[in-house]
Amino acid sequence: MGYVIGIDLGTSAVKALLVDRTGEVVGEATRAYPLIQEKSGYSEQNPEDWVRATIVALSELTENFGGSREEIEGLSFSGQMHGLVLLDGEMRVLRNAILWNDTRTTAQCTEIEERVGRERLLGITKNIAMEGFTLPKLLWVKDHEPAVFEQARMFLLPKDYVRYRLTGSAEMDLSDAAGTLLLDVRKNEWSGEMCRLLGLDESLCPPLVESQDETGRLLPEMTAITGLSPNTRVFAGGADNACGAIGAGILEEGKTLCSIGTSGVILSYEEDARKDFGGKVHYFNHGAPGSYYTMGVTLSAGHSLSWLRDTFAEGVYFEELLRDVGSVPAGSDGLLYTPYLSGERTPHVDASIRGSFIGIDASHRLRHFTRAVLEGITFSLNESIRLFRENGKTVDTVVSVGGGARNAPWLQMQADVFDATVVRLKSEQGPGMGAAMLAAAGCGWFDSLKECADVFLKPDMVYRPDPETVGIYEELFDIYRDVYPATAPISRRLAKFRK
Ligand SMILES: Nc1ncnc2c1ncn2[C@@H]1O[C@H](COP(=O)(O)OP(=O)(O)O)[C@@H](O)[C@H]1O
Ligand SMILES: O=C(CO)[C@@H](O)[C@H](O)COP(=O)(O)O
Repeated sequence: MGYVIGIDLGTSAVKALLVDRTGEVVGEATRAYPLIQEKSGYSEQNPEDWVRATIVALSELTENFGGSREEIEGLSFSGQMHGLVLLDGEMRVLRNAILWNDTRTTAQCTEIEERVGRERLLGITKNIAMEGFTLPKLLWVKDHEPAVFEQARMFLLPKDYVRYRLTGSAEMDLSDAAGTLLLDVRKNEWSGEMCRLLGLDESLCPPLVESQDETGRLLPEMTAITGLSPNTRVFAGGADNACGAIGAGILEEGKTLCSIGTSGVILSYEEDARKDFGGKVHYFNHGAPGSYYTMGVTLSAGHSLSWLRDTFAEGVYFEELLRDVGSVPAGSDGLLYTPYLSGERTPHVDASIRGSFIGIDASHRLRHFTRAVLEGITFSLNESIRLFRENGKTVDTVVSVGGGARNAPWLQMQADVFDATVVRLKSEQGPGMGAAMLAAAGCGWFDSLKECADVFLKPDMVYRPDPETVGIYEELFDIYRDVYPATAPISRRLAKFRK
């Protein structure tokens, strides 16, 4: 029997999956690492923590594996997107990585839009400048830490850095490169024009590869610590949302993904880069060669729920926290939550907006706040579904993956709010499974990712919208949409009081 490993370098933890030729997950290991938040809007991680956690997770996986290590034929990666890992000429990390949910770069986004021009920016990158992307972070370091920037010779994204440490070979795949805002998304090459206009040396950009490309073998010291074979083939991997899409079978037109991890994403397959959403949704290269996807992003989706738990129910498992949400009616007895804990991307590109609970009543208990948080996250994702529908896309079936697909009442809520059928797969580990599929296809087990998806991905549960609840949520969604314009000016005035 052959096996492959999918490594998902998430924001909260790294997860390694061991998958057999039928797509069955036969082993799993997770290691968490901390987030460093020195100021409001800042979000960093130490790349060394990712490397350590990945090595420990891989070692645990091989220790618990009954077979021979030679049977593990390949491994690949899925990674949190956009995070800037800055390296010197000796490939040493120069500072903590600045992550996708760090919103300190509003001034740099304005600079990009001014220097390049909105139309040209969309023409080259298919996206507008947003705080989370990598390019504004590079410019921020150049502006605020010139001594660090002067030493920089290359930048990588999180999973590329981990892969570099495992193999000694540095490159970036197209699906992740698209999220830097330096890629010419149609031509699949770094944009010399973007670099020139923003005063960046193109040599900072690493070599580009496809997600399925083989990028070397594990270094001897890595095989020694992880227990993996020197013959295990390593494939580049992709952005976590591209991998989440692969792992949910979003490989043809008309398929939609809802992925709730720390962030939340509504994603739709695009067969080419010809559509024009005017930058309202992200438009990136897919992990499947030659294809693309569009997506809307809620910055604090699962993060809202973990924030609620850590703040008001410390130490409680999510299963326990969510146990009573089914007993609270749709609408949480008049309590409404907006999930803007660290600003927002879709549909409001706004780094200064913050979250709110509206309608707090003396009768509300923790279960009401919990349900309101789930509803607020889901309403926020529904804004992206609405954008897709307004642009002519049909969204009738949504595959749900990630932490948000682990709870049945939340899955039913997604069906009722999205007014669409929601499908949960046998494994809800979308990005990790997508990474494993890239390795499986790379090893030649299948001719295409689509063929691999047909074998690996099995539906588990189907949730259909309940017409009565759909009506209730339509009314509540209208009220939810009024909260952003009403609270945006208040959030701006409060900004100077934040840490
Ligand atoms: N049993 C559960 N029920 C509902 N939500 C959950 C559950 N477990 C985790 N979550 C949510 O999923 C989030 C983590 O999702 P995951 O996909 O594992 O994270 P990452 O962003 O690190 O890739 C948590 O922050 C939490 O909000
Ligand atoms: O910034 C984005 C997408 O543009 C995020 O989706 C990150 O890629 C982080 O993902 P998770 O840790 O939530 O999976």
